[in-house]
Amino acid sequence: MPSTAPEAAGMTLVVHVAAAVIRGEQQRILIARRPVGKHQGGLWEFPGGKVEPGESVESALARELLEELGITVEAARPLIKIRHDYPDKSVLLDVWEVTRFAGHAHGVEGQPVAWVMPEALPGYRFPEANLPIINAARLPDRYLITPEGLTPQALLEGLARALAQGVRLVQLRAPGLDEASYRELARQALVLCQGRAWLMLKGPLHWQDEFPEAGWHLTARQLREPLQRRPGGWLAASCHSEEELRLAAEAGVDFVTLSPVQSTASHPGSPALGWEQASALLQGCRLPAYLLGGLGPQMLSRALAAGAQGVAGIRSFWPA
Ligand SMILES: Nc1nc2c([nH]c(=O)n2[C@H]2C[C@H](O)[C@@H](COP(=O)(O)OP(=O)(O)OP(=O)(O)O)O2)c(=O)[nH]1
Ligand SMILES: [Mg+2]
Repeated sequence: MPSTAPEAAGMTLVVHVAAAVIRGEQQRILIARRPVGKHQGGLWEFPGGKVEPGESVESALARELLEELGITVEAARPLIKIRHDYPDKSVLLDVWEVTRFAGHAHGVEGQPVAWVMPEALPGYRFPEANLPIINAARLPDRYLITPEGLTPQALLEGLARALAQGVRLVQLRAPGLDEASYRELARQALVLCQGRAWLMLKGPLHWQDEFPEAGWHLTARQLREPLQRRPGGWLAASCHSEEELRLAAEAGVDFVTLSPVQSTASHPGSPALGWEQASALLQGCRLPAYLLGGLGPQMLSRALAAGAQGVAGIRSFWPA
């Protein structure tokens, strides 16, 4: 889509910026240091620059990466879009993940560059708008939610198979279990996931102290309760509307699920958002968001094109 950068949004001029999360060996990501004296100078950034009038974001990305790093983009996909107002400037950071490139990446303009492990990104100082980009770069594109109606044993066996297949983010959902059984299951699941995948638990917030290594997935109702963010694991939330996405952003959660995109057997009563509305909601959302509801891994590219982090799924993601 041709851009009209800077584009007029009401009275504010929004500078459209194409930026890249470039993946290299061992999943390392390339970051560069912004020259002192430029806007946000001295801070680390994901390389990129302004989209010129009439230019597509993809062309701008390719041009900027050639100019700044001397590389040719061979494959890229949308990762996240962030609209941010600095006191002196408003930007739309249109971030793409570059999965393949040719050439040796180096600071063409003399800027320092570094290949860093995704886990190390939070240790670098980036501009204020970048936190959701860092989260998006660390998170996978699939989010497995465990199916209900299984015994704890069957859940653990399925989880072990899913991990063997490379699943890296799992929500332990077992609404049929009593509290004590769920907590016992959570302890065992955490052992299985250790060093291989992030496990997101559900339940009352005061349980969190019992599971310091776990992430927490809030219900939409919990988003409306007072919340104290603890350091450590991921914090996520289930959202179904613009209002819930806003509450999630205000609560400082790291990522969300947005559902239901399509109606499903697991939630037959909930009216589906449909793709059009889901995409519109994602446009206004600056957090990494997994689309959920009747979607399988085959819907991944459609979800990415709609602006999502990826796809979350229950049955379609559960190993046979
Ligand atoms: N490239 C990049 N820009 C970012 C990031 N985070 C962030 O807030 N920005 C802001 C800083 C700038 O105001 C704007 C990007 O502009 P830029 O200075 O890179 O643009 P450019 O490469 O076209 O530079 P120039 O030729 O205009 O000097 O977006 C980021 O991670 N990467
Ligand atoms: Mg630049």
